[in-house]
Amino acid sequence: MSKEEQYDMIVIGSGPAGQKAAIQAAKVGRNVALVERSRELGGSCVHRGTIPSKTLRENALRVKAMRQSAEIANFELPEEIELATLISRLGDVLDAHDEYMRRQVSRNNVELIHGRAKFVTPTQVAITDVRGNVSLLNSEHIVIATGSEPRTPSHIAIDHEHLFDSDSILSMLYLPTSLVVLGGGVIASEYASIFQALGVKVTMIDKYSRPLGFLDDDLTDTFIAGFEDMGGTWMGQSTVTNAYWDDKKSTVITELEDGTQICSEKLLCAAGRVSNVKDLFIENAGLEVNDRGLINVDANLRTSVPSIYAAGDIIGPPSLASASMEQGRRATCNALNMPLGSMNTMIPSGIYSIPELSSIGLSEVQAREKYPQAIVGKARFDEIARGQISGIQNGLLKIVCDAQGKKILGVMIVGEGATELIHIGQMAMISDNDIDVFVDNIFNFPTLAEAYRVAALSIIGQRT
Ligand SMILES: Cc1cc2nc3c(=O)[nH]c(=O)nc-3n(C[C@H](O)[C@H](O)[C@H](O)COP(=O)(O)OP(=O)(O)OC[C@H]3O[C@@H](n4cnc5c(N)ncnc54)[C@H](O)[C@@H]3O)c2cc1C
Ligand SMILES: NC(=O)c1ccc[n+]([C@@H]2O[C@H](COP(=O)([O-])OP(=O)(O)OC[C@H]3O[C@@H](n4cnc5c(N)ncnc54)[C@H](O)[C@@H]3O)[C@@H](O)[C@H]2O)c1
Repeated sequence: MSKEEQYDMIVIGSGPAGQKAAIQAAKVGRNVALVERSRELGGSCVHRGTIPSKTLRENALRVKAMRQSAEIANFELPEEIELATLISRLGDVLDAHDEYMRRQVSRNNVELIHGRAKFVTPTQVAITDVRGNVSLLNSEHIVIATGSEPRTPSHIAIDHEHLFDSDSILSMLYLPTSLVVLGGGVIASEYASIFQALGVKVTMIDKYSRPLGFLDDDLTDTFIAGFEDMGGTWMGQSTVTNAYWDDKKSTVITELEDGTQICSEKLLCAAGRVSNVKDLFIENAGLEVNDRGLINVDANLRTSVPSIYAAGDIIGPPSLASASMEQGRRATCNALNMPLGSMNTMIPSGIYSIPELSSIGLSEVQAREKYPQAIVGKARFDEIARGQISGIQNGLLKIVCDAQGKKILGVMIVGEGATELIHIGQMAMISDNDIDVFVDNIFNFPTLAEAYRVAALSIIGQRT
């Protein structure tokens, strides 16, 4: 017979969205169940996404820095280096994060339930644990935070041994000599440039003419130049028709529409992500997915069923850990009638490629659609004292303003430090400061933040 329990709130999924949803409910004294199908807490952010990729990147940056002084050190990584060596700190980072999360969950009296959740009714969820035992949880408030998984195009024969997706790529035993990366999105750009910096011969292939199409061309040009300077190959406007492991030739073959064949030791497919909805039987709750496979929510993160809220990747863009955490917290507050008002839609994007990229607000292209006379100011890092001191090449900060050269519409940055620097622009925009704020106030010197001042002065100089 199934065990049956009653909770004030049930949260499904322990990624950034679910974790913050559950903790928020517990903080206001509610009896919460946090359901997670995996043994580990933290979702793809902790175990397969954000944290592992950024940990590998730290080592790639170190290797790149040593290569840059190769005239002195003649630095090369040993052949057949185990990938585990390059993410050696990852185990420590993950253990620390897991323990922090477990302690937080337990000291807040959140009940952690390991098992796969599926809806029985809008207010009842059945949990099947690894032994096949089923328990029934009931609540008037349910938050769905089951995240996403890699999308696998049918013509790419992912085997997790030679052809990988972004969930399995870090399970490679050795650093390969060559890697084809399919896609020109965020995951593709991050991993392509990280592996190239580690000395892998990377070929990045996408059907579009440039990667990261939501950024302005001058930023993506800088990214491509940096990637190609390290020895990578960017192949835009190329459609992949087939990719598979050829056992006889012991190589991965990637076939393009124009007949080209590319051989590589390994392949990473980064063709977007799909929401984790199929095991949930949401139809039993009276819910359905939209034409993109996502769960629709209103501005308060409420689904079409009033007692059910959803947060994180399951509701679609921006599909970021940063946004998911706040969505999770807000979903709980709204469900428990603690309204917070709507979330600021101005969310920065940070791309941890090499070089790094970050943006907030409108791009120049988007701004010109609305304001054809928009004014743009730029500052190159190699013209900023801190950039020269630190030997930072390939850096650019760009501010887009209205036609009067006053209101800041957007900021885009490429170059080391971009993901931190962007918050200066973000705070100026949120506070509705004019561009003059960067000139009327003194920043530390020498810092890369000086780029804001240089770009702002350029805009002020263009005012009519
Ligand atoms: C390679 C990579 C790099 C990334 N880098 C960044 C970055 O630098 N910055 C950033 O902000 N974002 C980054 N992201 C995005 C970020 O990881 C996601 O936006 C974030 O993890 C989404 O959080 P979530 O809580 O919605 O879902 P997830 O983190 O996917 O967690 C969902 C959880 O739900 C569980 N679950 C699913 N179905 C069930 C079920 N039926 N029953 C019980 N449990 C279930 C899963 O096991 C999982 O633990 C990256 C993603 C990837 C793949
Ligand atoms: N630093 C960060 O914040 C960060 C890092 C990694 C991932 N993420 C999140 O993870 C999400 C997923 O990343 P992603 O790079 O996989 O997705 P994406 O949407 O950025 O890129 C998908 C890529 O797949 C290609 N593609 C789409 N449909 C295809 C098809 N039918 N066949 C072949 N190729 C196809 C596209 O051309 C594109 O290049 C992102 O939306 C992002 O929000 C964030």
